[in-house]
Amino acid sequence: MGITDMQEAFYYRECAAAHENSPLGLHYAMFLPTINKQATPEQKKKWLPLAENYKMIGTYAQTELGHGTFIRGLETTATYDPKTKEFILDSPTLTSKKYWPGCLGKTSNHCVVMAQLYTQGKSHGPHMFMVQIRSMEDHSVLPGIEVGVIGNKFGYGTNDNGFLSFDKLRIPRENMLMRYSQVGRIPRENMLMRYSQVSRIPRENMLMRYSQVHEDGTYVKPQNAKLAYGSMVLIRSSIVSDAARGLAQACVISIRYSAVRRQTEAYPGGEEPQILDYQTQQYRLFPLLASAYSLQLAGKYVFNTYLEVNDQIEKGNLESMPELHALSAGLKAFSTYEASAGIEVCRICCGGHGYSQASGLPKIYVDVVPGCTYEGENTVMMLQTARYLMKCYSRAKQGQKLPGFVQYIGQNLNKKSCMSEEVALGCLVMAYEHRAARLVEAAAMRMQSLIQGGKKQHEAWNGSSVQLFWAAKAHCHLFCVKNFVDAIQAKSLSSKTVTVMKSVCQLYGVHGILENLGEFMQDGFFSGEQVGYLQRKMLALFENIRPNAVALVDAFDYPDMVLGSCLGRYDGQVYQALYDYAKSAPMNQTEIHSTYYKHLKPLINPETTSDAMQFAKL
Ligand SMILES: CCCCCCCCCCCCCCCCCCCC(=O)SCCNC(=O)CCNC(=O)[C@H](O)C(C)(C)COP(=O)(O)OP(=O)(O)OC[C@H]1O[C@@H](n2cnc3c(N)ncnc32)[C@H](O)[C@@H]1OP(=O)(O)O
Ligand SMILES: Cc1cc2nc3c(=O)[nH]c(=O)nc-3n(C[C@H](O)[C@H](O)[C@H](O)COP(=O)(O)OP(=O)(O)OC[C@H]3O[C@@H](n4cnc5c(N)ncnc54)[C@H](O)[C@@H]3O)c2cc1C
Repeated sequence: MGITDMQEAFYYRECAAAHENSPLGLHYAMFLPTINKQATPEQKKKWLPLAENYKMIGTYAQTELGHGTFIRGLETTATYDPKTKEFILDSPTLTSKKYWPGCLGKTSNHCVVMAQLYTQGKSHGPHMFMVQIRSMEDHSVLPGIEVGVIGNKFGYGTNDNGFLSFDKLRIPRENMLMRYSQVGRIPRENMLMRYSQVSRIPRENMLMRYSQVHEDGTYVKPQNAKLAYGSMVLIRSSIVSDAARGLAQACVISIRYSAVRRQTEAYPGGEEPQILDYQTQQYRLFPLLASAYSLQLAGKYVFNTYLEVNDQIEKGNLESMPELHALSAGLKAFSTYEASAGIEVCRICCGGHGYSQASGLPKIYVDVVPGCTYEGENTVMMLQTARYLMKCYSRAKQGQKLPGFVQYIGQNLNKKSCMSEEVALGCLVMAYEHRAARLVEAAAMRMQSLIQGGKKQHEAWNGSSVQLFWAAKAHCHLFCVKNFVDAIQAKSLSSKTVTVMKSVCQLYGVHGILENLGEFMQDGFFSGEQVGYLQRKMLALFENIRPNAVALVDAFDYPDMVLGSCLGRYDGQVYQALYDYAKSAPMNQTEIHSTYYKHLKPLINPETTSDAMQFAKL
């Protein structure tokens, strides 16, 4: 392809084969970035040219049969042998077998493996190792390795997710990805090269980060053990845009189809209206359209934040790691929850044709919904964000200034909404800030009361985790609303575009409140009258958005070949496309299907069935 930017390359492949989930998907999305971010300059010099030219095709093998979420619980071991300067990789138990990694079963010949590092009899936690699993000559599986596919899944049919286990496989010491932590002496040239690469960090950082070791396998600790989790943070930061893309495409299909489909006479003898004119169809689809715009903006923000923070990390400044982790984990969960649920609503809004593969919607759904699980199961990710919010809350209570986006935490909650008939964007943001601040405080109070009642920290955590989840979800929702409002207010859009986009932004905020009303009204922040303002505003916004609904989905500019949908075609020729799709079905290539003779004919015309068939009946 010759495209150097990996996100652009990803979107090019998505155009070339939309939602096909390439068998090289993990090679691009995780294997290459892991070498880029976790390998030393020496290792990058050796592996990157090979991997970039497909002389190494790899995946990211971390999850095991028994563990996916709890990385520190992974059982695969990598034990350093100082005599031979090798690591011995082993899968000591059934549950330690790697299980799920994409492109592992039949495609990859290498993988980066997350294993518990042991050296000098001590465990140092999960680290990454480069492992060749198949011959570069004939793709045969190498000795000491068992690998295969895990079988049919809910979707992802074109991805050979696999299993992998090791039987005391020896790999060279140089195969541990040692950018952030090492075992065995660091060659002098690496130090210099790394120094030149991070020439501006103070000397003490170099010592702290790259302190010398002996060749007896003494372990060098990284500046932060979570640096090894960097590839996951990268993908989480990318998944938000991916979820937004899936929801946007589903909106294009369902809203275009709703503008073509006519059903049920509006009044006796009247013509059948476009189903997009039904208020209930607007109630289901227009907030999803607004959500698609909101998540696209959020995806841009979080990926740009990832790039900025990663730059800092590579210069040795890890200060923003916690905030990036909290933002990427929470938004990954929030966006995939919202997009998965939304795509399913889009499918249902298309009636029977929505259930056909011809609609393109089932394929989008099974491509987006695993995002609720992979790269960090969503509930666990939300709780990681909640963990960060609890820390922010206690800092706020100590009078400390909070960074950027969490400044709302610890605010005075003794106030009422400013909401009026106009439903100003500022009042919407204030409502979401109040809700999130209140839920963060409620979760913190819950934990505090459990601890004061004698519970241990981990018991209080578990006993508060539903409220912690609510707080994290409200935090992410606030982020998306505020980010959308900031984009509208900052953008120098033409007056017409601003008017239309302001309505879309307003709908996103209003609908979110009405769908979570309990959380906004529990402390009397909103009066009943103000809720009435919001309900009337939502219905008015449907009317306001309706004339521009098709233009708003056309603006996503997805070509028909990417949508892969008879319902969402730009030319609106839905019925001809559906009929052509049906005619092209493989089963229609013969008038009578071969199974007639074996299964139906003996039932329908037993007397004329051939002797062989009679015999078959015996
Ligand atoms: C630039 C080029 C871009 C190219 C991209 C191309 C586009 C791609 C588009 C995307 C499309 C989709 C592609 C899909 C392909 C992916 C397929 C799926 C792959 C996988 O699923 S890989 C396996 C994923 N597995 C996971 O995510 C496991 C989840 N579990 C964890 O992350 C950890 O176990 C967990 C839950 C964080 C707990 O870790 P633990 O070590 O137990 O830590 P604690 O909870 O005890 O917390 C301690 C402390 O650490 C902080 N912490 C935790 N994680 C991080 C982190 N990642 N970064 C920073 N800090 C972290 C935590 O906050 C705690 O801090 P405290 O201060 O509170 O103590
Ligand atoms: C399509 C697909 C592709 C994948 N590709 C890869 C890949 O390329 N490489 C790879 O290494 N892995 C891959 N995975 C595996 C994926 O990363 C894991 O499935 C994911 O991390 C979840 O872990 P788990 O399956 O162990 O779920 P579990 O953690 O067992 O989750 C099960 C339930 O337990 C709950 N739970 C778990 N821990 C906690 C907790 N601390 N607090 C509260 N609730 C909790 C969860 O919320 C969830 O409801 C893939 C998975 C899928 C579906």
